Amino acid sequence: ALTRRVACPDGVNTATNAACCQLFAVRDDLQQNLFHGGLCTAEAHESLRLTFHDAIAISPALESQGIFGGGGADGSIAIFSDIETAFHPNIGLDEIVELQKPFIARHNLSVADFIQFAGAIGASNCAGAPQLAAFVGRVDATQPAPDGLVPEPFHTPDQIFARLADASQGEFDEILTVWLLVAHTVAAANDVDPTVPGSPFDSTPEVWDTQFFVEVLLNGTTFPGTGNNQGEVASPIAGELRLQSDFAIARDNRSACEWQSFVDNQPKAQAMFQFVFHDLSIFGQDINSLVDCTEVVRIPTPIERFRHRLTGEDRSRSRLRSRA
Ligand code: HEM
Ligand SMILES: [Ca+2]
Repeated sequence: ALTRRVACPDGVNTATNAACCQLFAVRDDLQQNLFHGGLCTAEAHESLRLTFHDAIAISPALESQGIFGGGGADGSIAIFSDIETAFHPNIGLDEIVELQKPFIARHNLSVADFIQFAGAIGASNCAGAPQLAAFVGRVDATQPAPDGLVPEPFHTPDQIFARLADASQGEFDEILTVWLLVAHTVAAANDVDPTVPGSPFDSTPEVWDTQFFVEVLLNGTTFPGTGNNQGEVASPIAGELRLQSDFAIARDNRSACEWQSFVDNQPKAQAMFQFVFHDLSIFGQDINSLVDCTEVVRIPTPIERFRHRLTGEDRSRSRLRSRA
């Protein structure tokens, strides 16, 4: 069936919904002026990390005790940046928040929409990435999230699984937690060991591939810098930094098989993260009042073809759990 498209006021683009028209200019501004013309470098990585740290700060468990539990993907991390970027797990995010603020000021999106959109555009610059969901219509925060809701690399799998289950009202179990960690294929740490900022989590931090899953399974022998930092364990490759949490989740008996299933499985590294990002990016928001503008996100350059395909189990899990 043909979908009727609307002509956008910019005279250039068309969209399936007029509400998406404004995103073309935001995308192009981000690409030119934040992402160096469309690269998968630190600003792209940090914009993707920021989506998680905004969205995960929501806790039905706190709400059930009568305590405000945060609003999820509500922009609070930027709106109340003085408060939230001072929380320990948000260390370093003050920089990307400050870099994004002028873009937020010159466009007309909610802060909540902007943060998730910038992460989706940043990821789209990484070869091999999935096309991530872009929605508009989120409602902005009126108060900061409380501290203590963002996972730390020194947390145990029990703590991380419990936190993600709480934030997602049971959707993100230990299997989907592994799916979320695909993001660490395009990642580096600046503050875990501040003596070696920019230490990547795999050997290909500018490519959305499955090397992260392989390399976290290898025997750890070395540290990129000083070692004995909180949340860091030995890595297998010179210059690479391994988080204790990634190490532990890769080996926990509840998640180890799922972790190994990503090795050399590029279709899975794309599809499963695409699925969990869609849901994470709207935590705390009502999907029925959002407009899906994913078409504005360019389809990332593919890497090579791979042997593996999704299993029936992968497909049914992501279908059954889909909220949309
Ligand atoms: C669930 C447990 C998680 C823990 C404990 C964790 C922890 C960390 C830590 C400690 C860093 C390094 C920060 C620094 O020192 O600069 C990092 C980086 C990053 N994380 Fe996670 N993370 C988790 C999940 C996620 C998820 C779900 C995403 C998805 C969006 C994500 C995306 C990233 C990205 C893209 C970076 C790289 C940032 C950069 O290169 O500057 N992480 N994470
Ligand atoms: Ca990689």
